Amino acid sequence: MGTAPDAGQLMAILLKLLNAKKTIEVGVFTGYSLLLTALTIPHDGKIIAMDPDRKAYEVGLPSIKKAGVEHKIDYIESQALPVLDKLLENPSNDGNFDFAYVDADKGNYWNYHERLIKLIKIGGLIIYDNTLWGGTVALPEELVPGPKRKIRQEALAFNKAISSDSRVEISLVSIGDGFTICRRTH
Ligand SMILES: C[S@@+](CC[C@H](N)C(=O)[O-])C[C@H]1O[C@@H](n2cnc3c(N)ncnc32)[C@H](O)[C@@H]1O
Repeated sequence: MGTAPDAGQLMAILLKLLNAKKTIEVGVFTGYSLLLTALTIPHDGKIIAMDPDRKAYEVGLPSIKKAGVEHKIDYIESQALPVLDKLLENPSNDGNFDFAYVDADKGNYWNYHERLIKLIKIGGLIIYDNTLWGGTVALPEELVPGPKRKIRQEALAFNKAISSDSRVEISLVSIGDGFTICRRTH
């Protein structure tokens, strides 16, 4: 997302169409998508953002402060799975979020999905980034450079699993590095 402004524009439009107020972000890095979300949701909106790399977040934090949107962000320095599990311990969080954006370790995307699908309201959206993994998901493995093969396999497994999940409707948009837009239907 950091290098794909077109993906950011799409995300901003979706956030506005949804009137999203409560969101979750998995994978913050220096906060490009976090700042975009914070600038887009209303003044009293909230983002629960999680990433174990606080140093990277602090690189972008001055821009977030300058934009006057820090009050919307609850940054949690942690791996995402324990944070999502903790949220799920409180039944009032079920279906309590409008939107989630996932841009972190690809091997955990399905684990994130199993948790986010309960936290997002029916009609809410989850966006998964990098689901085309540089186009490699459409190539035979022998044409993919060695270092990209593991994540290609993870992306393929996730794409297959989500495409047969009856709880959602999805659209894999060829923008940026591949955006899977996923709407909870029930
Ligand atoms: C591609 S960057 C995120 C970019 C960010 N969304 C943006 O738009 O600039 C991926 C981030 O995922 C984080 N990450 C990796 N494993 C994670 C995990 N298990 N839980 C949460 N975040 C994780 C990394 O620390 C890294 O900052």
